[in-house]
Amino acid sequence: MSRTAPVPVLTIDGPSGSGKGTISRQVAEHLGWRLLDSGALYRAVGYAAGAAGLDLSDAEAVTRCAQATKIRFQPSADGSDTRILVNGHDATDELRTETAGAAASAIASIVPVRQALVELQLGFRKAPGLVADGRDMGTVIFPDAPFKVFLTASAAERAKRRYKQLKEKGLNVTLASLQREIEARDHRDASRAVAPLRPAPEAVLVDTTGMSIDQSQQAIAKLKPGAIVTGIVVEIRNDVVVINAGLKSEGIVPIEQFKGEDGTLEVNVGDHVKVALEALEDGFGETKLSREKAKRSMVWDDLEEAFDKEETIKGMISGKVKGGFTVDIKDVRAFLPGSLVDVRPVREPTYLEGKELEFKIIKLDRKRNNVVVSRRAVVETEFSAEREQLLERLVEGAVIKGVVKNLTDYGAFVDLGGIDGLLHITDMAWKRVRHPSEVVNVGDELEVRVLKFDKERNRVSLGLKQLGDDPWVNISRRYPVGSRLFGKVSNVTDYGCFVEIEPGVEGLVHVSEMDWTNKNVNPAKVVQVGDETEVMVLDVDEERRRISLGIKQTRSNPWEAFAAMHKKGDKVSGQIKSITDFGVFIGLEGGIDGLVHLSDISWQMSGEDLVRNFKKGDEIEAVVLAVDPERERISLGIKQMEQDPFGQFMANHPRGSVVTGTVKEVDAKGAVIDLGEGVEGYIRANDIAKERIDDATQHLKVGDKVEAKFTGMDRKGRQLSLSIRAKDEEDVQEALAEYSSAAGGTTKLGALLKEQLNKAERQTHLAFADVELAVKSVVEQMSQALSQGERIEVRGFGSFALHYRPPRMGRNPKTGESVALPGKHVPHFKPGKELRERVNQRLEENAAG
Ligand SMILES: Nc1ncnc2c1ncn2[C@@H]1O[C@H](COP(=O)(O)OP(=O)(O)OP(=O)(O)O)[C@@H](O)[C@H]1O
Ligand SMILES: Nc1ccn([C@@H]2O[C@H](COP(=O)(O)O)[C@@H](O)[C@H]2O)c(=O)n1
Repeated sequence: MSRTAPVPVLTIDGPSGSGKGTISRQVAEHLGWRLLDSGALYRAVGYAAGAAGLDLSDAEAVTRCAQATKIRFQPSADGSDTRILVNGHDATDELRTETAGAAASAIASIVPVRQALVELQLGFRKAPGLVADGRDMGTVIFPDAPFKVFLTASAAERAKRRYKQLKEKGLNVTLASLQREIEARDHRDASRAVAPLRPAPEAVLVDTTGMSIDQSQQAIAKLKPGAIVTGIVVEIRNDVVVINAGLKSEGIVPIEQFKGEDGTLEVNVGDHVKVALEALEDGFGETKLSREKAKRSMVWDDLEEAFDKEETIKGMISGKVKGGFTVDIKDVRAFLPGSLVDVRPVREPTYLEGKELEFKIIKLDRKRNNVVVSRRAVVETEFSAEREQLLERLVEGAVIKGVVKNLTDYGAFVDLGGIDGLLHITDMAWKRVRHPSEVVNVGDELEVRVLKFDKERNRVSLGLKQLGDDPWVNISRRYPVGSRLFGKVSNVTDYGCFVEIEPGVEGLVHVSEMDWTNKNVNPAKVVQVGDETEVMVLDVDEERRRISLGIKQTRSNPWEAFAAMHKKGDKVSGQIKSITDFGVFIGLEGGIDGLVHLSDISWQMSGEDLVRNFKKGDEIEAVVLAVDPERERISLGIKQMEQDPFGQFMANHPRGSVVTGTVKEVDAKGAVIDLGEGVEGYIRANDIAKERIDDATQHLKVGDKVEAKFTGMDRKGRQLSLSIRAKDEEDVQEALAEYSSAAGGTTKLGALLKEQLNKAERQTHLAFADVELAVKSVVEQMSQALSQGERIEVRGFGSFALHYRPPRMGRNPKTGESVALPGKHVPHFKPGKELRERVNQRLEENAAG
């Protein structure tokens, strides 16, 4: 079954002069509804009865008249007015008189007369709606009307209105008489038995005393769908709240609409609440009301009022949208452009979120549901006053309050009330702060110290840490170098870790001070943030606020421990840790290494190739050569595990002794002589013979056995300097010493001869005796020369020498035993160049022939 909604009726009842005629007309016009001026019907009957000469108290006659009277409402010719035709006669003006009013009042108490007019009145109810003005519209004629108003005003007020009305028409009346008439009519209308003047129980009472016509009209025009009415909570069920809003039927509203954010019900039975008319009585007794819409509508009313009066409203920033933020003003969501959040651009309004703030409405469009607000306008207004006050307090050193407004990587902006100050990250705490959020949060209320105020640039520097004592003052007295204490690791970096030794004081433990043996240890492998660790104070720089700490210094120094346990010459063993060009590292107890330098690997051999004999992990024995805990160095030697053959040789063969060896290598400059047991000697070409030798290879070849004098030593090169020449000379000396009685001679036989012959030739007569004497002299000189160890040279053929070798200790080449060798004379002939050439020539000839 389909239901057609009944045509809505707004009934406006009330006493004479309350303004119901005027208001009804305007409301009907405003709503586009029809108008029923029921008073005019009673006036028309009274007028018709009077015109017919009837006794107005003759109920029957008047009833008949009422039944017969044709009443028509029609617009005036110019459309500005409604004319009332009574039985075809335009009686509009007569009907508006007080006499007509009194007559109407008189016949209005006749029940059949009223009945006669009922149908006529009901006929006015046509879509889209009807505004019915009278005395019994809401009580009798349209009892189902969803909107009922009872319009009233004080009698004095109504009398004044009527007085004014009639005076304007040029009628001569008195206010007092009018008031009396009105009061009489009120009494008559209200006291009659039928349809007396009284408000319907559900009617909205509107007292227009002191109201303008417009105000009265507005109050009534609201009573249409969407209108906000005050109702009484009559029942609270499980799911709905039943409201009596003075309408025909009670309205129901979902209970959720009366619950607060926390889910609690906000109303009780008997409470007066505002609700919006959603659907009017629909013929089935249902009136739909909405609390939500009422709330929303009321907010809009408030917004409109605030907008008109340029007042601020309260709201809360609820979110971020493109170009700005949303602001919740009760149930209405407004837009706050980003540029209007504050006097300065604000990227992150978190500090404002969740707080009730004042806003100014700068744009309002109820139909489009569009509200634009500005907080900046409010701040700007407050700004100047607050600012003035603040400026007086902004002196360096002052402690003031503020609210953290914004955080950046380098600090926090604090709203001081009119001016923002910067609380730099370095001024937040005496300790190291990595990000401002470690100390403050947006929205925090703080006490801060004014560090600097640049009036010209309007910049305020603030400090938080300056509210407390500086822990760095006298710090070196509290933490003397060398003292040990416990601290907490506050940060770990690539280059070490920071340890907080007291609130606000952190020291650096450099990576090199973390571990004795691993200078490049990964700090994160040694400590973790939050670890409690023991440290030693290594250095305090009060001025630069730096403290150097060491962790390893709180643990035993493995080099010192090693030094305490081992002395030079001790044997140690360990595994080869690494092999380098310059030696081999051996791992020792305490996690430290000792180095066996290349030069300490072998007595005999040298060179980088030596390390090839080793491999990582080999277990090695070595001798401690040196321990230097300061430089963290331990020198080891492998070769020192055995005695030095060179030293031994030296012990057995003192310098100056004659040694025997075999030519190992020879070149033009000299020859290397293998003296046995890894000991070598070297004979320079110059040391091969007395005469000059340019090419040693001409005199010595590999494998030759040589005897030479030990003349010197190259300790570094571990080589003995040998000299055959020196040995030969020594032999000559010996020989000469042996033949010391013999005559000396010149070194050159030819020269001696020549000298003597020249001497002889200088005689006038050269006799054989002279020659004999000369030869004798030569022989004597030769003997002398020989005795002095010189050689006698026969040019080209060579030289003769007589060496004397003194008794000495020698070695049996076969058994190696030391033996005492007796002294002896050793004649020596060395062929000269000419002789060698001749012999060689002969040898070649022999070979050829
Ligand atoms: N709120 C008001 N303020 C000032 N004057 C008003 C107001 N309402 C009505 N009036 C004036 O009062 C006079 C009487 O108004 P109106 O005729 O509408 O009253 P009424 O209630 O219809 O009276 P009646 O029942 O006698 O017809 C008019 O001149 C009207 O302009
Ligand atoms: N519904 C009505 C309307 C009017 N009356 C009587 O008519 C008199 C004149 O009415 P106005 O509104 O035009 O002033 C009035 O005094 C009432 O007695 C009525 O009874 N019922």
